[in-house]
Amino acid sequence: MAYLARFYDPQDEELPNLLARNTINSEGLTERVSAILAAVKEEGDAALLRFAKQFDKASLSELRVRETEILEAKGKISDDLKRALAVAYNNIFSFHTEQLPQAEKLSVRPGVELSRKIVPIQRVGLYIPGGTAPLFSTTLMLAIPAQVAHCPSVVLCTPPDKDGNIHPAILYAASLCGVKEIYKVGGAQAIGAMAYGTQSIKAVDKIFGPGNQYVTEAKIQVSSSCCAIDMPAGPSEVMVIASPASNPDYVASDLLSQAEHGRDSQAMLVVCAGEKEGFAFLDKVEQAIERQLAVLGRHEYLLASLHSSRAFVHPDPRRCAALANAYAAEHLIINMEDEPAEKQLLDWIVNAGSIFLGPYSCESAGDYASGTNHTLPTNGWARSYSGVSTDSYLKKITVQKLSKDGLEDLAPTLLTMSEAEKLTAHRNAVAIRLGGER
Ligand SMILES: NC(=O)c1ccc[n+]([C@@H]2O[C@H](COP(=O)([O-])OP(=O)(O)OC[C@H]3O[C@@H](n4cnc5c(N)ncnc54)[C@H](O)[C@@H]3O)[C@@H](O)[C@H]2O)c1
Ligand SMILES: N[C@H](CO)Cc1c[nH]c[nH+]1
Ligand SMILES: [Zn+2]
Repeated sequence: MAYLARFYDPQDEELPNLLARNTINSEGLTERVSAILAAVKEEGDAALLRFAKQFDKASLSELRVRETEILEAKGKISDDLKRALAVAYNNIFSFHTEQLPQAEKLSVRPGVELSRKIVPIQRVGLYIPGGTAPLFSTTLMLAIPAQVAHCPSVVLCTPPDKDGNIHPAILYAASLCGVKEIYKVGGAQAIGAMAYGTQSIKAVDKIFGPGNQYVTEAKIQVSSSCCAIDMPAGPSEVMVIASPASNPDYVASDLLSQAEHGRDSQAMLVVCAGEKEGFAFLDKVEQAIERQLAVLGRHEYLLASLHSSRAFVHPDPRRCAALANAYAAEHLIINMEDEPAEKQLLDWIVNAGSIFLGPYSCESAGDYASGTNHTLPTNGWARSYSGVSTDSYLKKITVQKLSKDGLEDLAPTLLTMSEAEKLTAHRNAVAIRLGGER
């Protein structure tokens, strides 16, 4: 049985169709999400409680997680998981600390001093997905950079299970990062709550975090009216560029590791080879997928997302890089078993959320613990957005101080430009300081 539809030498005009994302159930999505957001704006907490019942099957009496629940979480997870979280925490913390920018300072000419003041965003909202799996790793990915950036106020929303509880590992990871304000709210309604504010949840300045199509659509909608977002970080996707020398088991495992996220995940494979050799390698990958599926869970997600996954074969590595750039994958794995070829491909790649190089850089490493952030742009947004980093939590405010001499020196330029724009009040603000008109 072939899981991946295969294409040799795809032509440019076919690419929009062949590289299209796997959107499921997306008809009417915009309207459904805007109705949820409108209800949250209008009714506040009452709408959140109603949606928790409707979508999460949870009857809640209160939205905020109590401090005792956070403290008890520590006793509910294994020591092994605590140790693993500590390793992940340290690697993520180190790499995100390294990302802290330096404030620039420059005197462009005598008497004209310019600088940038770097400040943390004051109140940030973190969304942790919890629909098909409680993604406690995402808690580290979002809360550590907030901690490194010293954001003074951090709120976290995540969907409750049907008993009204949050997975203890999410609560434990949050407490490792000093996050105490946690609400049992998921989906588009959580995004509405953080954007507009409700009786219990104070509005935030920026929302971070991945989620399914409802969450992502809600983030896009609120970002056009009242609240900044990190980026559209929707259903997970991976593209692997391999060669016939690559290990087919490794390639299959990477494709499956993303396909298992949800029905709308997508796994794409590009084999850099001639048709015969490339298709023979694809046969080996298919056999590896078959073998691995037999021992994996989550078949309902794996099979659904494999259904819209594809494999391409092309002998020209430049064309393989062009396919990757056209797809702009959230994750791009370059595993050619040939370091110079991998390096060459890396040089040509301009669109990807995060790149994994060589046979041992499985995406799971970045998903959990190597230290890079796993909150990344999907659906082609890697053409223009970067993934979450420490920078995402910081603002840079420009500051300037001109002395009287500095203003005098710049005045002819300012007067000429303001006159040419016919903005006489602008001109006057310069002239008045130099003894000119009022
Ligand atoms: N891009 C990234 O950086 C990144 C990182 C991690 C995870 N992800 C993705 O995040 C997603 C997590 O999705 P999830 O579903 O498991 O969790 P989720 O928390 O994003 O969504 C669950 C919520 O969706 C809402 N919902 C479910 N069905 C609905 C319906 N019919 N109408 C309206 N709302 C509905 C409910 O409120 C529910 O609480 C996956 O697609 C995964 O691939 C992406
Ligand atoms: N691959 C996801 C980002 O698309 C992140 C994740 C969390 N847990 C496992 N994987
Ligand atoms: Zn993953």
